[in-house]
Amino acid sequence: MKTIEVVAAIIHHDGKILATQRGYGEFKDGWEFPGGKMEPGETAEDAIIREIKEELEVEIKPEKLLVTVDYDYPKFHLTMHCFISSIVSGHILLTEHEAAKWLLPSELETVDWLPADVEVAEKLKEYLAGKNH
Ligand SMILES: Nc1nc2c([nH]c(=O)n2[C@@H]2O[C@H](COP(=O)(O)OP(=O)(O)OP(=O)(O)O)[C@@H](O)[C@H]2O)c(=O)[nH]1
Repeated sequence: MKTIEVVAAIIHHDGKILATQRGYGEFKDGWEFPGGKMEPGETAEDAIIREIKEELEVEIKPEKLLVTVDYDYPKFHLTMHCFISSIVSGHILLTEHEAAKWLLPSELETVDWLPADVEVAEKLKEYLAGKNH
């Protein structure tokens, strides 16, 4: 099975986390962390900065790799590097997604995540809970 390597940004602002809804393709309407496929020769950090500029028109700073998830979809294997990130400049404009929501940590389970993201949302919740202690 082919593997695709993806980067995703867990963007935080004012204690909330950005979730975006896919506007096209096989997983249309599913919720995800914005991002996309790495390109040859790119580091994961370069890739996530590039993807977020393309999709949301903001500049981000990847601060911490929260988790790399591996997930078997029926047609491909996904390896996805998820970076906790902050916004450095710009205002969010959705160029590809159909919707976005800022979620409190307690609201992370309220959206219908893509299958691979369920584990990411759980890890994120644990991480954010730990930071409050
Ligand atoms: N961006 C993103 N992709 C995810 C997440 N979870 C998940 O399973 N995926 C899957 O990872 C793949 C990422 O592809 P993409 O379509 O976002 O990437 P891209 O913008 O580079 O691709 P494209 O230009 O070919 O459409 C898709 O199959 C998508 O369903 C997630 O949280 N964020």
